[in-house]
Amino acid sequence: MHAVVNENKHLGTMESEKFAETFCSNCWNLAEENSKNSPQKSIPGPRKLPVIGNLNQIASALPHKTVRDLAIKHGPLMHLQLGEVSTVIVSSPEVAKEVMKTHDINFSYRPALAVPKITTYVFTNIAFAPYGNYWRHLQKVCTTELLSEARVQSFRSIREEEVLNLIKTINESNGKPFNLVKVLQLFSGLKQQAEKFHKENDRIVENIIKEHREKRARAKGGNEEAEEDLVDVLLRLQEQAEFQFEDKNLKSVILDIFGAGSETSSTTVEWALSEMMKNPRVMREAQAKVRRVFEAKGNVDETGLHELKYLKAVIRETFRMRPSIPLLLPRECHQACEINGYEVAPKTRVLINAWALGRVSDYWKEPEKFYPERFLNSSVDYMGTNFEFIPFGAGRRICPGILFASPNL
Ligand code: HEM
Repeated sequence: MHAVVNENKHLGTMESEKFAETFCSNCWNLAEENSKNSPQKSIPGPRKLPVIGNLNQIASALPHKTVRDLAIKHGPLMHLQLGEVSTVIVSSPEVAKEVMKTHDINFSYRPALAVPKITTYVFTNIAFAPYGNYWRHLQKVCTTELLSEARVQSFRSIREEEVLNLIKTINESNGKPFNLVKVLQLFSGLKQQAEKFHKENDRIVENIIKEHREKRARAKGGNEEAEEDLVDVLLRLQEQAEFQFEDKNLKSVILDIFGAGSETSSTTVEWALSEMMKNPRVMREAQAKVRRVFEAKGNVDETGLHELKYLKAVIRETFRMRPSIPLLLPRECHQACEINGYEVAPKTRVLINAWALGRVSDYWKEPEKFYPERFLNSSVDYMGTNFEFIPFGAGRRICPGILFASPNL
């Protein structure tokens, strides 16, 4: 296949290769020695300028890489002052485990950020809802209703149809260069960046709700077969009135699910293809395995997915090297607590560098190499228990869409 993918992706690899093999527990030992020599007991970090603090040091196209490089010097728990915001960066699996397992509840809060405040109808979605009863309720709805295994299965025929359409479109290019990113943008959905996008999103989602309400009313009248999609499930829950769920909450959750679920998946597919194009051996191997499973059938469907062990390893390796949300979603420390021997103050923003965790050489042999085989006979997975590999996060705020994302990818 000839595919043209985003050039920025290659830039990421070339830049990061400079640090191959330099990132392991020895770095932390050295960093800890440095901090012991310093008279202060506060969390180590680079020197701060008045007013802006460390903002100038992290302004870059690849902040996850910049903060990883700073962490090599300052340690796996590093303090940055980002303007007014006191922030800590977590860069080792051990410290990530302390934050997301030992002190999970204390770090299950999200900071009240300015842009999400606009785009989430004041934090009424799942991703930015403050930790508490409302979030717990939505989270339960996700696991039991919206994003359950049964619901994922119910969309199987839609996924299969989309895959066939995509293959057909690629086929029609007759071997000529083909811009897959452009096609994948169809799935990328709504970009929530600012007020004007929010207004447009609001209009679109209101229409979606209206259409669904009309469809449900017709179905109740007995004229149509009622097949539930995600919006129908939310409308049903609203009708059942089990908890306060106004239209703005409904819109917020719909946008959350479309936003959280589409861009993350399409970025991962783009990265997987980029990496395979740079590693033709892996591409050939993956193609051969897919052909072997589906050749007799003549088309790709989900019945053979469990046989595609190599493709699954390619996806894992992509997640390791190219997590689509490299610094996960920000957390906030609720009450003062001790992490890695240092006190973290309430309201401190906490960023976990999942991108860096996937490259710690104590856990990963030749971490800069795209080598799916490392996952073939390995029990390491992304369900949030192996803290060196957390592309979906971990703990209470782990991505509830994992089951949904896997068959899509
Ligand atoms: C490749 C696919 C995906 C990746 C890599 C991904 C990754 C993530 C990450 C890193 C978080 C933050 C976790 C944390 O704070 O520890 C998250 C949260 C979330 N994801 Fe995903 N996600 C994906 C697909 C999906 C899908 C398909 C859906 C829904 C259909 C979804 C819905 C959500 C929601 C609602 C949250 C917020 C959870 C909360 O704050 O309680 N994601 N995701």
